[in-house]
Amino acid sequence: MLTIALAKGRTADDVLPLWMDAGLPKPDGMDESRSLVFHGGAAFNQAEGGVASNVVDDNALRFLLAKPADVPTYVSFGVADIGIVGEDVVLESAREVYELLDLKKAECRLCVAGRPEYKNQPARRVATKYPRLADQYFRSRGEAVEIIPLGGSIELAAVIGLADRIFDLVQTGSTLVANGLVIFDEVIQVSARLVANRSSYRTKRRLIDEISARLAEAIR
Ligand SMILES: Nc1ncnc2c1ncn2[C@@H]1O[C@H](COP(=O)(O)OP(=O)(O)OP(=O)(O)O)[C@@H](O)[C@H]1O
Ligand SMILES: O=P(O)(O)OC[C@H]1O[C@H](OP(=O)(O)OP(=O)(O)O)[C@H](O)[C@@H]1O
Repeated sequence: MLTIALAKGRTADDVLPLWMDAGLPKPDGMDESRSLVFHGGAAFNQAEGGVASNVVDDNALRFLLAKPADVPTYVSFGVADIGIVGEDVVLESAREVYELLDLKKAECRLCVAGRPEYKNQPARRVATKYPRLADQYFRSRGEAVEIIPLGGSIELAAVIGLADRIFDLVQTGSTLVANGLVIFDEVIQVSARLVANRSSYRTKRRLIDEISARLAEAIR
């Protein structure tokens, strides 16, 4: 059995079609259920000598539908062998996971933004869901700021003047535009990643490599 921690929400919505394109087994009944653990209908059967065949192997995959920020925790503790989660979450987490593949889905950018009139003012207060990354970013620039951790709707903090900077994801830019905000700097490109627990990657390497190879093929 291989256990996969899948970041629910945008990441799962964007990556599951790729997962299916790759010919990998879909988590049974995920659409209709409030359950959080799902089994894949079939997985690869690893033939002797390491050549994967398509022989059906019921329930060989188990999916855990997790909050994005918790996926690195499940993987690093080894209760999930692999995980699918945004690079933003991997970097913000202090958990140790082994990154295997850029899935090129749920693509966006982590940016510093704010009201245009603050662009040439020194940064003082920064609202974000990424306190660790924001702290690293401003420290690396020698800017002493107060980080204000928030749970979401980060743009609001800039609109109402709680912060003069936000450190948040931008995809289309429409949330910034709708709130009269502009990008000051682009920090990193973000996309969904396939990650693994290091010890699982040693003990279940053939199956994990097969999944990774199929996903890589489907991306092209
Ligand atoms: N606007 C966006 N466009 C594309 N991908 C995004 C966007 N916003 C977030 N993501 C990606 O999706 C992930 C978050 O998905 P989602 O927005 O469904 O969860 P969330 O609501 O932020 O999580 P939580 O429920 O923990 O608050 C992020 O980690 C990032 O990798
Ligand atoms: O550039 P855009 O295409 O407008 O996307 C960016 C928005 O998407 C994310 O928010 P999300 O919808 O996940 O809500 P949240 O702020 O509550 O996390 C992100 O935090 C931005 O607010």
